[in-house]
Amino acid sequence: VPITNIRNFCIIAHIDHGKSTLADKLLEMTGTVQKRDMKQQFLDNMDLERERGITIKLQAARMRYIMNNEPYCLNLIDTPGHVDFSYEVSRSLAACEGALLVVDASQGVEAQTLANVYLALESNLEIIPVLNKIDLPGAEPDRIAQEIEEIIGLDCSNAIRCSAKEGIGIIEILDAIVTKVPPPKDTLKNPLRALIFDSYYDAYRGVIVYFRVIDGSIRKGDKICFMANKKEYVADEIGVLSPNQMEADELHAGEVGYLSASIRSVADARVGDTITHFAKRAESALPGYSEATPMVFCGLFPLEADQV
Ligand SMILES: Nc1nc2c(ncn2[C@@H]2O[C@H](COP(=O)(O)OP(=O)(O)OP(=O)(O)O)[C@@H](O)[C@H]2O)c(=O)[nH]1
Repeated sequence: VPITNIRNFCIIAHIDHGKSTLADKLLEMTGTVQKRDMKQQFLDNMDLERERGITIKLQAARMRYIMNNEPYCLNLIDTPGHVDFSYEVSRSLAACEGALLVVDASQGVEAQTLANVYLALESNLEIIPVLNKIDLPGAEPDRIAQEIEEIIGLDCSNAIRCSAKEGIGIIEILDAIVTKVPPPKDTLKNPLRALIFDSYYDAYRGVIVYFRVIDGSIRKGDKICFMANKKEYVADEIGVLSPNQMEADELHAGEVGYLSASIRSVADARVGDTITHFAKRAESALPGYSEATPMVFCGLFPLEADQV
């Protein structure tokens, strides 16, 4: 699809307000993932996340959506919901032009939601308010809409009322993404700048980097360099996330994808770093990069249920 039909967005929500359930419904309604293949919570598929009940890993999914006979490509970029990840959240927001602000219509706005909304506003994202769980008897969408207006100052007169669980309001959300979120800027002719918003280690292929092409384009086989860590690689494989990895030859400005380049350590593919071409470097890196702060996560799992 042309760049004018691409929409990159993320979902901002407090834990348990329904982000994963909504993401699953968007994937299902757009036919990205067939219902029979739908694992519980596709975007939330790490065991560790299940154990802790929080979203840690950022991931992304490309959806096809047709509105008024026009095909659109909607890229959902997942954001971690936990307070410890505000830098990672800010980088995934920087990869988007819009955000769904999902608020539980029976609970209202929570502090962490606010922090992430302010990050989104700083990144100049178009924010679409969504009131979820309207199926619950205790839901008060009108009161919560007013609360959002008062606390955040966001116009909620057209806030979408939905139930991610029951599948109510999902088409309205998809339509709002198309009509309200601006398309990416057409900077295809500029030197390559791609923003790394996630990476993970794959035992067979080395580090897999998730990125958004901000300027220019990247082709399979290109010699690339990471501007902050100054290392050079060959992009052996690039592709899109639909939501499983699907190889492609080239990704253009505005698109979201992954690459593998025999990178040995995730520390070499830091979130927020800028990918550019070795031979035709961008003059400056994308703003907002920050060095890693040491952080350790530890998961303990019993081998048998009776050991808990
Ligand atoms: N009644 C009702 N329950 C919902 C709805 N959407 C989500 N839930 C439930 O709310 C709980 C939390 O939903 P999740 O989608 O896991 O929330 P989340 O924000 O992704 O939570 P984390 O992954 O922990 O960040 C689950 O038990 C869902 O089944 C809804 O529209 N109506």
